Amino acid sequence: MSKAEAILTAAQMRAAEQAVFATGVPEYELMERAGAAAAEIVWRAGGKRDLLVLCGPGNNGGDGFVIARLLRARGVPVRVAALGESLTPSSLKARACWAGPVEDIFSAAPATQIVDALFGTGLSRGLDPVLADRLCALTASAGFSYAVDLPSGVDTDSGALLSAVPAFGICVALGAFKSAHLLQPSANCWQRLICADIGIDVSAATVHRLSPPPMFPPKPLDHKYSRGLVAVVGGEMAGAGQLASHAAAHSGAGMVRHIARDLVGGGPDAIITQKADGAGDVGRLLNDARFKAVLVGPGLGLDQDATARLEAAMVSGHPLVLDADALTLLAGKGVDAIPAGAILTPHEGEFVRLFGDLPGSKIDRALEAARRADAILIYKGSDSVIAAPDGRAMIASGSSAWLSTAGTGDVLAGLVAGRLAVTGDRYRAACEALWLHGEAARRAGAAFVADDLLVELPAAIASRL
Ligand SMILES: NC(=O)C1=CN([C@@H]2O[C@H](COP(=O)(O)OP(=O)(O)OC[C@H]3O[C@@H](n4cnc5c(N)ncnc54)[C@H](O)[C@@H]3O)[C@@H](O)[C@H]2O)[C@@H](O)CC1
Ligand SMILES: Nc1ncnc2c1ncn2[C@@H]1O[C@H](COP(=O)(O)OP(=O)(O)O)[C@@H](O)[C@H]1O
Ligand SMILES: [K+]
Repeated sequence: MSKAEAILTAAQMRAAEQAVFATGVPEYELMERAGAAAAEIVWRAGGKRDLLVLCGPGNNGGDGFVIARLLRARGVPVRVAALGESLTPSSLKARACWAGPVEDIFSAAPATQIVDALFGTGLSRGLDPVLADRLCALTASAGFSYAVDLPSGVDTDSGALLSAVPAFGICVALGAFKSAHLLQPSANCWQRLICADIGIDVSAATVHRLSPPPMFPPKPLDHKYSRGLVAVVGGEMAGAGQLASHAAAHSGAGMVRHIARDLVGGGPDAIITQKADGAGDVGRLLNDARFKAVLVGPGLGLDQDATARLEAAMVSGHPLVLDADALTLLAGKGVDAIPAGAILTPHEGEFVRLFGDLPGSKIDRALEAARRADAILIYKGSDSVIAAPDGRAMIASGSSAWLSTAGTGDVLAGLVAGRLAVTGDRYRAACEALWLHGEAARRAGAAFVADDLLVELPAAIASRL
């Protein structure tokens, strides 16, 4: 990945902060850095508009006092309203450095700008409803609103909203992204997300935000087989297999064979469609050592014939991408039935059918499932998580919600198979395919259908060469 942006849990963030303190940086110095970084963002966005800073009892509140002090020094009319006393050594110090009055949150007048520095990664339960309502009312009446680290009420690790959370203009993630910055529903609580560097070392992180991947053109001596031969095993619903084949064909792979149950026209003639009357034909057509990826699942069906076609793909020995009906068929057989080394692309329903109700955040669930299945997972949704059995994970957040239309999953599955054939690297293929999918959707604009993503793929790939 070109620019890996780390995503930490609350506990990992605390450990990373401790590592900074161990180098001799005092705790209060980190709070000054955090407050200064956030103050700069507020200054650039809101200038000298009047500002109300809401400060909680912990270090998030301490950041708030630093922000208030620094912006006041720049001539911003700043007021501070606190929720009781400050309780941590650093927040006490930050409060002592604030020369102005401290108002009560429930009686403070609204302002044009509001900073929420009530709670951050230390939040352990939802805000009292009266406080949450007050935060929502003050934020809604402000023209400019900023959440320091996280909006108060958001659970850092899961992204759950533990109490009512208002919509913010900007969320300033301090030091590193936390899971809630990328996961739903919390990732929908602001218009802009900015990560402020405060000198935290995140090099050991294993979970990252998906960034635009570097991709490479074919080499001069490449030919269609060296660039990757893909098979898409279709079934009952021919259109799904077609969509997946077309996506694979536009992914950079050298050749795509669509092993279909029924022959239907349409689509690029470059795709070789082969009719397979049953699982025997599928097995025979897959008997070619040059296949670098086999996709099965889109439109496969759930009957005996579908089961047999799936088995033929699974015994072929080729690298597998399993989607849609293939996942549903396997779910009935338990996790042990999932072939090790495959790439699985479940949506929420398929995930639960396969792995049950696993605990933890979507990242935790994806990682546990990848470990149990010994597979790469793309756990889809508006916050798609790629997880590997070795503990690596990647989150794609902010994709176009217009993707919530039939067939876009088939396109993604085809892209995964295509990139797997090109790269031979399952994790990399999953990352490249998911990024291309999101980028194609961005380029397609609004109200597109899955087919419209296909024409955007060449330009999306070209943008990464
Ligand atoms: N550790 C550090 O030195 C740094 C921490 N920073 C800031 O500190 C934050 C974390 O600070 P804290 O660990 O003090 O935690 P918070 O300031 O998020 O919360 C403070 C305390 O509030 C209490 N609490 C939790 N939920 C509550 C609720 N719903 N109602 C009432 N009380 C509740 C808890 O006892 C918690 O410890 C980060 O998000 C970041 O903003 C930054 O200043 C950077 C440096
Ligand atoms: N609200 C949304 N925002 C962003 N992406 C979405 C949203 N809803 C669905 N998607 C994406 O669209 C695709 C839908 O896949 P899937 O549910 O398998 O659909 P289908 O089976 O119809 O192809 C997935 O890649 C998913 O991540
Ligand atoms: K906050």
